[in-house]
Amino acid sequence: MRSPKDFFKPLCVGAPDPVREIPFPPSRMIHFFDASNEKMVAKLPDTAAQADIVLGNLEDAVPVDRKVPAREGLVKVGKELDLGSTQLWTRVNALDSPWVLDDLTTLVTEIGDKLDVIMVPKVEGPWDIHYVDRLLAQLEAKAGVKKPILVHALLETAQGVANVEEIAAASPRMQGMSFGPADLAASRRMKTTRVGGGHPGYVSMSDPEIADGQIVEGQTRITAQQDPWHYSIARMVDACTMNGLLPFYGPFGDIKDVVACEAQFRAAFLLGCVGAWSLHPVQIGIAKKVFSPPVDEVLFAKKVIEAIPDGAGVHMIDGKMQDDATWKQCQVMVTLAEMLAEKDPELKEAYGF
Ligand SMILES: CC(=O)SCCNC(=O)CCNC(=O)[C@H](O)C(C)(C)COP(=O)(O)OP(=O)(O)OC[C@H]1O[C@@H](n2cnc3c(N)ncnc32)[C@H](O)[C@@H]1OP(=O)(O)O
Ligand SMILES: O=CC(=O)O
Ligand SMILES: [Mg+2]
Repeated sequence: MRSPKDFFKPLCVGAPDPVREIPFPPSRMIHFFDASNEKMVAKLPDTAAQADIVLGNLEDAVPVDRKVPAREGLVKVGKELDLGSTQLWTRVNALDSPWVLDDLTTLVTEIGDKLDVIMVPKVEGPWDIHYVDRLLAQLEAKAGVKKPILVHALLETAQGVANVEEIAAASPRMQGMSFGPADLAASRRMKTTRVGGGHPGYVSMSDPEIADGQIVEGQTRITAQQDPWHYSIARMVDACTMNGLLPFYGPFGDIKDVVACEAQFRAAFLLGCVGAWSLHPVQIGIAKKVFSPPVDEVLFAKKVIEAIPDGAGVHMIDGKMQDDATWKQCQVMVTLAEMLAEKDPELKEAYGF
C-alpha cells in the first residue's frame, strides 16, 4: 500500500485527482455483452434502458479470433451510442495475457471519457491493482481524460480470496469487486462443472437413528444443501465495505434455471452485495427484482425511521424490538430505495416516495 500521505495523489503528472468517495449510482446488475456480436450491439440501446450497468466483455467467452473485434466494437459503442444514465464498463483480458496492454491503451485513449469502470479479472493481490493504477494514470494523462477511471477487481482465484483485504485497499481507484465462482472453483480444484449456485453433493445431514447402539441401516436422513460460496462472498463484502467499495455477485451460468439464479442472487443480496452479473437478458429482470429492496421491507423501514427520527433508545414497532442497530438497517434500506426510485417510476410509486 502506498504511504497514507500520498494515497490521493495522482500517479502521473497530468492525470486526474483520484476520487475520495466511490460513487454509488443504481448498480443492481452488470450486464455482459460482446461488442463483436452484431446482434448484441444492435440491441444495446434497449438493453441499456433496462440495465443499470452494461459491460463490454473482452476476456473469457470472447474467443481468441474475436479479441480485436470485441475491443474495436467497444470503442465504436463508446463513441457512437448514447447510453443515457446507464454506466459503461469493460472487462479487459487478464494481466498475464498478451491482449491486456492493447485493451487498456486503446480503450483509455479512445473512449476513456466514456468508460466508468474497468473490471480486471483474476486479481491475485495488491500488486495487480498497482500495475493497472499507474498505467491508467499514464494513459489518462496522455489522453487528457478528466474523470479518473475506476477499477473493479474480479475475485476468482484462491490467492485473490486470501489477499482480498489488501486488494480492496490497494488504490483510491478501487470501485468494487465481483465474486467469480467459475474460475474460483477451478483455482481451488473444486470438483464441480458449474458457474455459481449450489451443488447437490454439498450438504449437511441429520444425525442417524441409533438402535441397540448401532446405526439403523437403510434409514432416510434429512439433508440440506449448503452454500459453498458463503465464506468467500462474506469476506469480499467485509473487505469492500470497510474500504467504501461496492461488492457484487458474479455469474450464474444455468441461464434456464431462473429460480436457482434468483436464489443465488438473493443470498448475495442478503449478505450485502449491491448487484450481480447478468449474462442473458432474462437475468436483468431477476437482478432488478432481487436487488431492489422489497416493498414491504421499505415501508416498514420508513415507519421505523418516522417513529424514531434519531434512532435513540429502544422501541416496539409492530411487535418487533427496534434500537440503534435496526434503525441503521432501516436507513440502508430506505437510502437504497430512494436512489432506485429516482431511476424507476414503478418502484417510486410502490415505495411511496
Ligand atoms: C464465467 C464468466 O466469465 S461469465 C462472463 C462471460 N460470459 C458471457 O459474457 C456470456 C454472455 N452471454 C452470452 O453470450 C449468451 O447469453 C449465451 C451464449 C449464454 C446464450 O446465448 P443464446 O444461446 O443466443 O441465448 P438465447 O437464444 O436465449 O438468446 C435470446 C436472444 O437474446 C440475445 N442475447 C443473449 N445474450 C445476450 C446478452 N448478454 N446481451 C444481449 N443480448 C443477448 C441473443 O442474441 C438472442 O437474440 P435474438 O432473439 O435477437 O436472436
Ligand atoms: O469470471 C467469472 C468467473 O466466475 O470465473
Ligand atoms: Mg472468470
